[in-house]
Amino acid sequence: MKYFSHLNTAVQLLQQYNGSQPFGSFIKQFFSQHKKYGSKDRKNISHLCYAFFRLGKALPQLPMEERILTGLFLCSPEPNDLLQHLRPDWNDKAHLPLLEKTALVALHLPELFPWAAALSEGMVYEPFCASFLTQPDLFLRLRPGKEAAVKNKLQQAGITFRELNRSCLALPNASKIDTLIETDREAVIQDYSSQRIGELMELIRDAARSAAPLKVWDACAASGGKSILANDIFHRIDLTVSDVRKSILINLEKRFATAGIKNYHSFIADLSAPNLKTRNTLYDVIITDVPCSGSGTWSRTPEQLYYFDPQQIDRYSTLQKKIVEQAIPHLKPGGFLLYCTCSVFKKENEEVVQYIQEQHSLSLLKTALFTGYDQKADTLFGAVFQKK
Ligand SMILES: C[S@@+](CC[C@H](N)C(=O)[O-])C[C@H]1O[C@@H](n2cnc3c(N)ncnc32)[C@H](O)[C@@H]1O
Repeated sequence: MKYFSHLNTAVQLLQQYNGSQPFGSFIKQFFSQHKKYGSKDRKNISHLCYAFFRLGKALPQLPMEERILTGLFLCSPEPNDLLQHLRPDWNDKAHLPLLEKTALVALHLPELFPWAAALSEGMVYEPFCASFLTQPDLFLRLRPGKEAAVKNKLQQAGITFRELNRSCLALPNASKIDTLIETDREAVIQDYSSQRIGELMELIRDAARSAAPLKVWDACAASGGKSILANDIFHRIDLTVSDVRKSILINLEKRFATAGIKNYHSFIADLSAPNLKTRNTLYDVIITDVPCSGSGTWSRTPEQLYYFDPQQIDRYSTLQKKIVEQAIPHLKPGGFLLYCTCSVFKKENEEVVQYIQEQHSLSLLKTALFTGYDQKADTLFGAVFQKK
């Protein structure tokens, strides 16, 4: 009985939600106003809502309840209680290969994400579409010198993990680590592909071969994920951070304090506006981790896939070009630009790279697409340029 009431609540929530805020915040607010739901109820209701979003643009004609159950079936790699009670006939088939399951519900996988032609070079379409049906893992980046201590703590607490490399661990998404590990001091919660942007930073560090601290400007710093990575990779760094949002720089300040980053400059700046007022200085390295569609991270936030309007791709591409346009004059001759996005669209990736090459005297040293759909991770794109 309670399973059907979970389904009804999920329908009500989906009817009220309009995509204007992250669904995670929306449902959290709902549960804080409706205390009657216990943790198991919250988990089931939330799972049903996310199953609905995970179908992306597919099966729009289905009634909401039917679409939730179809999503639940496709997102269930094995039989489970929820499916057993809500669609027992499908529960027996939960373990079937995905393509058999999609055939059973008359879904053609590409309908989930119907923009194959817009994808960056190197994206493999079918596995990418299939990845929306699985919640990605939780990834930790172990800070230098803290690797053994963090692994020990996890092992002692009985938390299982996959080790992707010396400093990257993948944990089941629901792992409770907040009271176990000192986040940002010992380990940063950072997606695997986002961590791999560090490979491009290593390339810059090795090419720069500087004995003096590198002057680095993280121009779209948000709460500092790439800055903390840069701090750990460049060793000797004279760091400047900026963002258009003051509130996010307050978060960065707190994270930096925990991460032990003390000497840095910080300012608020809109890099899309002409006549940018900034520090009167030139940088060895500028990081532009630009605002983007976020399409490489939609397995974590499938509501964004569900509500996505493809016209936004052009809007982002224009904004990205404006931002790099404002940043590049602040590079020293011989300095490096690291451009990155968490987008899978070529207009935000290759097209901006081409624009930078056409408009500026920068040499392209490397581009990389870090695909995460085969690792339960996000997809990120990065490019490194050097100013002549
Ligand atoms: C992808 S996020 C950066 C993530 C961050 N580098 C990290 O690793 O955690 C992009 C950031 O760009 C900022 N942004 C958006 N428009 C901007 C603009 N016009 N000028 C400067 N920053 C902007 C956003 O506020 C957001 O924090």
